[in-house]
Amino acid sequence: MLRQFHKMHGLGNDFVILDAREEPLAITEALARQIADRREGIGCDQLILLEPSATADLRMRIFNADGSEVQSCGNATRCVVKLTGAATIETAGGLLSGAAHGSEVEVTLVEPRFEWDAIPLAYPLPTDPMPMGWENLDRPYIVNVGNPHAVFFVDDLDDTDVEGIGPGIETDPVFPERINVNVAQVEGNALRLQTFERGAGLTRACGTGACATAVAAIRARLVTSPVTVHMAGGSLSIAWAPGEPVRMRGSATHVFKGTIDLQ
Ligand SMILES: N[C@@H](CCC[C@H](N)C(=O)O)C(=O)O
Repeated sequence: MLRQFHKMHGLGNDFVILDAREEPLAITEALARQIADRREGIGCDQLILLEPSATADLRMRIFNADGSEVQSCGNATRCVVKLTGAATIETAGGLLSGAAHGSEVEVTLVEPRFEWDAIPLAYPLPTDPMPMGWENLDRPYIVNVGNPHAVFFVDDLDDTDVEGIGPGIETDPVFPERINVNVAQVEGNALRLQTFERGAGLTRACGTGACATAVAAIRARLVTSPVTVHMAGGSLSIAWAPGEPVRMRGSATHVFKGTIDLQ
């Protein structure tokens, strides 16, 4: 069965986008893994499946490169707004909205959650910060922005082996649904960030990671909103105030479209 796909990226966090709004498509964990494989498939950090929605312009389903289906993806949301013109997007992590502004896209995610059972953690613990550490990373701020994030602030990001330490934190039993691991350095009213993504590893940028990190930094009074978050693939502007959803603005890039044979 031949299906058209789009290859897009948000700051180097790359996606294969399949549109199943008119012709249904079943994605298994194995198929998601195969499409995401950079040698045996098309290659991407996340596979995005678009479906019809009863409550929004479309429904967006997100599969990590390891095949796991997850709740939210900030960079993919900007790409889908740019590709389809959708103003509202239903996800497993909540209802999102977005609009293009010139070459950039602004997206409104959900209101961040901080309660232990909304992250979720395995048992009740403070999340602001969490009284735990892994190697030289200590006391993360835990935030759910549709998907779960741990945010560590360090003095020098270049001194931290995020890729080395990420897997152990991602899969720690205290996080029963695993977690995205963010390590950030405050630079004036901006943040430098590296994210080890749940189910995808180190990516060049993570939209929800930038949102969770900005929210944690604003709550901890390390920065004030809006804040620029610099990542390996580029920068995002994040705005948030307590009691409100978090807003993110940045680029979205179409790379090519093609056809894949899904046996
Ligand atoms: N790259 C994303 C987040 C994708 C999902 C994440 N790995 C998870 O498992 O929650 C983004 O831009 O937000």
